[in-house]
Amino acid sequence: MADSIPTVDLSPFFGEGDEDGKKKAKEVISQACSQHGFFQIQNHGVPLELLNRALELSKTFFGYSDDVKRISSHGSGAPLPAGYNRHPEHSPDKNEYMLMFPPGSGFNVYPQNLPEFKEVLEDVFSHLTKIGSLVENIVNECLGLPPNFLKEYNHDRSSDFMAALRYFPATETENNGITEHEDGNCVTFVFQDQVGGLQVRKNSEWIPVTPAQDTLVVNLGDVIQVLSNNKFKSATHRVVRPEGKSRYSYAFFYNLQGDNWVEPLSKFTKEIGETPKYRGFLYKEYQALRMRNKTHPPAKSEDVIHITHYAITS
Ligand SMILES: O=C(O)CCC(=O)C(=O)O
Ligand SMILES: [Fe+2]
Repeated sequence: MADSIPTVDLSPFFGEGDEDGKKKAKEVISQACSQHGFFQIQNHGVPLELLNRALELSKTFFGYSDDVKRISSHGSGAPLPAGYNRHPEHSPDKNEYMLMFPPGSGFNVYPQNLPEFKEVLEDVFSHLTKIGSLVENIVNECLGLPPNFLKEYNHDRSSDFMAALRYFPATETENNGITEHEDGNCVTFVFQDQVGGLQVRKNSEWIPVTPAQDTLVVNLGDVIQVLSNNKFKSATHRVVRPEGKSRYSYAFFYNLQGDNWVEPLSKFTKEIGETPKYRGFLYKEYQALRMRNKTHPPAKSEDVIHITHYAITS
């Protein structure tokens, strides 16, 4: 099927040898990244029981009353408010979520009455951080960058974050869960329950990312698109809410520390005689602009800041 999201077996990357398996996996990943920036991974090393337990626990947590759920750490200095959050009533994004930063970062808040949630979230976070590093390394190779280039460029893990999400059932009149967008970071990992609703855009078509128990969804973010001067795409995606039931998912953002400078690398510009498609920027400035989109949504949708804000149009 031409229009489905490829699933890649990562097992060759967990052992020595199997160069052929690695090569094939990288070919599929390179193609997916240059077309739309989305693929799925299998045999990624995160135990299935852990992922399922995380989904069960978030379901339990979101089922609590608002009084119990409303734990958050506004004003603690975290880049985003950790803990429980819900979009304001007028927002088109109809979901609630629980946000966390790296275990031990000091920003995190957890429900007192569900101690296992903290344990499981921290365990999932650590696993996904490892997968983040592995996939970043594979992307590094797919882009033909010097060994460990991205690892060294993006060595600070303090800005990674994860959200447990619950999307409310669609109503008769609307079903938007998350409006179409690209992620700003490097690489995002999603695991979802069996309900479905995540979609990725390829050209003008929306392709459903069909849930599969043992897979993680991977999508590239704006940082990789800019560094590669559009060779690899930041995936445009959205969530459509199902009717009659809630959808639960987790999104893990393998991020970039805010003081990093982001600009097209010379490998994709000077060295091949291409002009840069973006001007350089400090990552935290872009993050602040994206944050403003959320806290002070512009009246016109064309005024929402995307990575095109830094695009050089000749
Ligand atoms: O819940 C999902 O499947 C995707 C979430 C997402 O796209 C995001 O949080 O940026
Ligand atoms: Fe996203």
